[in-house]
Amino acid sequence: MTLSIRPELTAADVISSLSHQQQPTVTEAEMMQAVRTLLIGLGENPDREGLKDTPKRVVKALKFLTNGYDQSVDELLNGAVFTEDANEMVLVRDIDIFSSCEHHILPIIGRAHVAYIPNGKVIGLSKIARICEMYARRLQVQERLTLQIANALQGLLKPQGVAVVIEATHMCMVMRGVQKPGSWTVTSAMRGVFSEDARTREEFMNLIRHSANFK
Ligand SMILES: Nc1nc2c(ncn2[C@@H]2O[C@H](COP(=O)(O)OP(=O)(O)OP(=O)(O)O)[C@@H](O)[C@H]2O)c(=O)[nH]1
Ligand SMILES: [Zn+2]
Repeated sequence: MTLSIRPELTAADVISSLSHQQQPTVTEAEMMQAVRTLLIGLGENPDREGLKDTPKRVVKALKFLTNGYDQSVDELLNGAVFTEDANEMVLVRDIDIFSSCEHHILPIIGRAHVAYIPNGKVIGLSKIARICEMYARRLQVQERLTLQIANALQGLLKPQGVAVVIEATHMCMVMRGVQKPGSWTVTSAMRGVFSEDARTREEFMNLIRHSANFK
C-alpha cells in the first residue's frame, strides 16, 4: 500500500489513520525506555532493585494483554465450522472477559454471553470463546468489543441470528476517576431474529439469567 503523507497532517494524524498492522514499528527497547520514563515521571527510581526489570515486565504484560491484534478469526477458527441441520439456539454463557480500556489502558473485567441460531452451519463451541478472547485482547471500548464478536459470528455462519451480551466492570471507573466500585456496564448486540423477534430475544435474556442446574 502506498501512503501519501500530506504536509498539513501531523504525525499523530498519520498514525491514527493507519490500522494496527500498518503502524510504524517500535522496538522493544524503545517501549522499555518509555516505561522507564513513566517511572521517573512518577517520582520513582527505575534503577532500584524492585523496579530494574519492571520496564521489561510491563512491556511483556502489555503485549500479552493486547495479543489479539496478532490473531485473525480465520486462524483461530482452524476450520471448525461444520454443516449441521440444527436450528435451535446455541448459547455459550459466562465467558470470562479480560480486556483493557483504550482510554486509560486499565482492565475491563467481565463476562460475555454469546448465542446464535444456526442456519445450516455450526461453529466449534470453544471457538466462540476464542473469538471473544481475540477481540478482548486489544485496546477496547465495551461497545465495540460486543459488536465485533457479533459481527464475526454473523459473517462466519450467516446464522438466523446472533446475540451478544457483555457485563463488565471498568477499573478506570472503579480505582480512579469517578470511583464507583459497584458499577458495571451491560452492552448488547442483537442480529437477525434476536433483533426482529421479541420472544427470541426474551428467551435469550431468560437463559442468561437462570443458574445452571449442575453447579
Ligand atoms: N463508552 C465507553 N466509555 C468507556 C469505556 N471504558 C472507559 N470509558 C469512559 O471513557 C471516558 C473517558 O472520559 P474523559 O473525560 O476523556 O477521561 P477522564 O478525564 O479520565 O474521565 P473520568 O473517568 O470521568 O475521570 C470515561 O467516561 C470512561 O468511563 C468503554 O468501554 N465504553
Ligand atoms: Zn478507561
